[in-house]
Amino acid sequence: MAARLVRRWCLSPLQVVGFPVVQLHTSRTMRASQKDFENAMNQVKLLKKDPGNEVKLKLYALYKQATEGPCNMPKPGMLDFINKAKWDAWNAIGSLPKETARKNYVDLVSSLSPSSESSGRVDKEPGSESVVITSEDGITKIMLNRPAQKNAITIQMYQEILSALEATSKDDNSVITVLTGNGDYYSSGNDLTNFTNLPPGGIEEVAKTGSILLRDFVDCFIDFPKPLIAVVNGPAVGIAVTLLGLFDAVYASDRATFHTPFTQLGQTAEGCSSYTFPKIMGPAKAIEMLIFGKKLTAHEACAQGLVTEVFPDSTFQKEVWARLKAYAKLPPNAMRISKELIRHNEKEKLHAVNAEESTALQGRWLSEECMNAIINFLSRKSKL
Ligand SMILES: CCCCCCCCCC/C=C/CC(=O)SCCNC(=O)CCNC(=O)[C@H](O)C(C)(C)COP(=O)(O)OP(=O)(O)OC[C@H]1O[C@@H](n2cnc3c(N)ncnc32)[C@H](O)[C@@H]1OP(=O)(O)O
Repeated sequence: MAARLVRRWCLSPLQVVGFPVVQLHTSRTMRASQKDFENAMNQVKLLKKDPGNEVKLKLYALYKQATEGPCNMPKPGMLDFINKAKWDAWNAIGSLPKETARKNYVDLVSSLSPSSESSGRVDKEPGSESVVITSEDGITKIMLNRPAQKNAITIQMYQEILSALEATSKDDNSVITVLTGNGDYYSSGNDLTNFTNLPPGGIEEVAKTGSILLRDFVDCFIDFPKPLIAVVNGPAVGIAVTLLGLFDAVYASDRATFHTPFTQLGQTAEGCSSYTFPKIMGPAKAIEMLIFGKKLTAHEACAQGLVTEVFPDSTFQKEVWARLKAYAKLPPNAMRISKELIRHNEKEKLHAVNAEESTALQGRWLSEECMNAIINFLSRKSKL
């Protein structure tokens, strides 16, 4: 099921906001600027790096203006949030002449297309994977590797992490497993553009498949049989925070923060946090985080029991990895059996909580509150 979901979700990043897929005209009577325009449309399809939704909306708007003139479509309804964002972008251009729009489109594309970008090669460069999995000294390290996007988790990354956990749970050479982030963030949580790739079944289908993926993903953490450690190298948001309640140890840099702004996003708790957080820190503190979105410092999170230990950022990597190397030399079977003893009474409950939270979120994702929050983020009207 999981693999099927991913195949369904794995679309080019350029499709995120319904990137205009255009037919090239070949008329010999075209003027030079029309040719430049067509070349630019071609270059867009060859971009290796996702330019981001803001730029894609600008490109969409300029393309429409250049080809059709000022926005002439009825305004889409509030719930049709992708088309509304596109309509807003096009409408905002007003009465810009077609020629100017065409030139602006060409200029914008050329600013995105250094010569290496437009070569048409699509091979992945080493280290360019969004999730990097390495194994050394009995430690399997799963590193989120989208530093420019603050390690926001895409659909494909959920699947890759899930597959890595399944594989390492069966690998006799792997004693402990670590989740960490590359760059200044641990993770900014769910990639909000996950919501923007609407399949033919529309937002209802997105919400349904998203809910199944979330449930499968969190189930994998609940069932993970060996010591699972989070090395929280920087700020953590959303699902990157809630999952910590399912880890066996959480080591944090003193630069890390812990933030679950679910209500602000029109969403609700996931990762079993509606159960684990009140248990870990008591209902009063859990409610401040999960309902009111209070952000904790690393030291506060440690005082609440969510973090095992905080280290100065300057020595964080050195100290933590030295400790983990020592832990990975401990007898693996004793650790596995102890984990089973500590965790097994809770598993059934956690699976039930996960199912409930995933169903609740399915409904939330269809709500106006949630859609507005995502539109605001994608159109850069809001940030956390
Ligand atoms: C219905 C479909 C469901 C899909 C399947 C999902 C299955 C599981 C769902 C589990 C649900 C989880 C809930 C959550 O995790 S809620 C938390 C969501 N995260 C956020 O709301 C964070 C949003 N980001 C921000 O507020 C800020 O970016 C920041 C993290 C505070 C950092 O701010 P800063 O000023 O330092 O940096 P920038 O904003 O300039 O960010 C740099 C670039 O990174 C992009 N970015 C960052 N975070 C995200 C994100 N979560 N999603 C998408 N993109 C993100 C940001 O846009 C910048 O990109 P740009 O350079 O192209 O502009």
